Amino acid sequence: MLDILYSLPAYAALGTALLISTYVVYCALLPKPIPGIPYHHASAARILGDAPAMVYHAQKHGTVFDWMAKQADELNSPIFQLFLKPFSRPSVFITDPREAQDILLHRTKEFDRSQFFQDVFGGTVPHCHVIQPTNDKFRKGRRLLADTMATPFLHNVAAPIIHRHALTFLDLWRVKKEAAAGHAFWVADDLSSFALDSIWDVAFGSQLNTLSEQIAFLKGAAKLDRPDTKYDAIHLPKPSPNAAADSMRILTHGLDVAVTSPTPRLSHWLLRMTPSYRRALAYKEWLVQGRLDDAKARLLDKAVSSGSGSGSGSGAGANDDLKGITCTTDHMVRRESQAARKEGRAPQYDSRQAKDELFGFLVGGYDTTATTMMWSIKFLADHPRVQHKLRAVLARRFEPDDGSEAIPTPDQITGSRIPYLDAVVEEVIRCAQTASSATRMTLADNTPLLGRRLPRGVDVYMLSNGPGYMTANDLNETIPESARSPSSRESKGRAVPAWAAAAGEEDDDMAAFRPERWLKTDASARGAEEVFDVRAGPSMQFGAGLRGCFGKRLAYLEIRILIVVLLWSFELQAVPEGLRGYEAFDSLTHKPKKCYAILQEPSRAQSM
Ligand code: HEM
Repeated sequence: MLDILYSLPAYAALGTALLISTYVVYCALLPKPIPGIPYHHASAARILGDAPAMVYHAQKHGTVFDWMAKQADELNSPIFQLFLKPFSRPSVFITDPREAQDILLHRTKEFDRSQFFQDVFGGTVPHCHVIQPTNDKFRKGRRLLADTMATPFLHNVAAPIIHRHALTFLDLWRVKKEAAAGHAFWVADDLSSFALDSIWDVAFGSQLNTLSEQIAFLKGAAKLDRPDTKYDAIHLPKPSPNAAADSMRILTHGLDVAVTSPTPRLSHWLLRMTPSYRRALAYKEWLVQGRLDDAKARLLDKAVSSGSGSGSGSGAGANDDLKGITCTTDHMVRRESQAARKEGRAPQYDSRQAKDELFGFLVGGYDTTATTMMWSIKFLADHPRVQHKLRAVLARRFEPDDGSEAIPTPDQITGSRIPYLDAVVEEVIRCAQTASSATRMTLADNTPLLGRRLPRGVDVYMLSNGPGYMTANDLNETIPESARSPSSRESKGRAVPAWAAAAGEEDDDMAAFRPERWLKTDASARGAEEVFDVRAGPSMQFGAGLRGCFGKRLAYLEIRILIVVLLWSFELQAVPEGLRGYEAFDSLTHKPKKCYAILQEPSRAQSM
């Protein structure tokens, strides 16, 4: 018997069985393409799929979303699949603006919040509506924040706050301009600080002071070393962040870790185990609780003594409803008080969800807006024509009669219709590419998409940085009408049109920064008025529909205020060649690698 066991045929049989089982396991681990959707065949033959190619690109260039958009050209299709995560379903990508709009606006029963969002935000704000499918928990979260994006709150509460921080930002830049003496200096962190101080104040009604601490630090700094040549940037020192800002930095960095990892949940879990993260989390918890307590003490006592907050006729958005409201936390507390009375239950002001909603508001609105503002500085500096034209328009609108040069007030900025300002803001947002896609997950098997069928649970990325948005639309034009969804076909006539060529040009250079693309002449108005046309062409930086960006209106407000006060106070000069360029790196957002400024006094005479 033993002889048989140790014989050659037995070894051969064992070896063959081992080989076959290894091969079976190997095949089982290989990516499983969704039938009918183009993909790289070489990637399907690798357990790691497309991940090595993507990681290679990311290491070489720092970006991934441009690589994704390039795959549309390589596979010559407006729909394709990539195998990004080992042992997982492929992700599907589409480039067509019209079909993307259709999914986001009309096909909400077939597509919902994606796995991608859960991967990125799940570790940081697990109870925030951001990661929920469109369910009761989502609706409850949204209700808590309701009204913070309504005009009364934005104009009467948020705008003065942002304007105040914008003035402090100008103070910082005045100090830096003096210290830089004509040299370029790094500005990305200043814009981050402005965005953080502003959103913190809007969210919590308290001061983070990162800008003012920098001003004090720079004023007290020893003599600075100037660079040898005018081609180099000056290094301006900055203080270490205060404890609150530092905890924010650590927690928001967690989102970058998740978004850039092929195993986001594991990477974020490991990060959460580190002492620095735990300390930051504990500090944040303490801060948020403190702000909630403060809001309760101010609002609820008042509500009782004044008899308001009864929940009847809350008049969402009415000015009366803003009495005593200084920030988002206040709004949340009032909302919960009203909801609890109406539903006859005890209020849950400090629930896990309430805290995550507040923090989600903050993280959702901080890095995104900061990044867009970083790009705005670059676009404006590189396009002096746009800068001068906008400054002239602003001067005509806001210059006080007394000849003083008082900076426009928040009321003036929010209360004025200025088509060229709207066009510049819109073009900054379009070209910044801060968020290069919207994602949704299929809810059922056999979900139709551009003539193919998708299984349940597939993440669909709707890219907004490639064909139709920033490069020629040819690929999308190959889509037969019959392949589109019924709702897409139905809304054909109402869809946002493809970008048209500029006057005198044959093709539209969609990658070019050209605010005029958002303007049209309204022939019906007296004197054929120039108006802003938000539907001039495709741009999708905020997603769309029910699950589109919640904070879009706040983001517009912040960017608008910054651009007005900045151009009013400074001229942004072109920086030396070596400090220019549009190279970027992708983390949570798509950030510029080089972000410098050289400041000068604006010449209003020249602008006029
Ligand atoms: C330029 C700035 C911003 C950009 C580019 C941006 C971009 C986006 C995008 C692409 C989405 C996903 C949309 C979709 O899937 O359809 C999103 C969602 C979201 N954003 Fe923004 N955002 C910005 C500013 C803000 C601000 C200021 C806030 C809050 C104060 C905010 C809060 C949110 C929230 C809560 C969601 C999740 C919405 C949901 O799940 O239903 N964002 N944002």
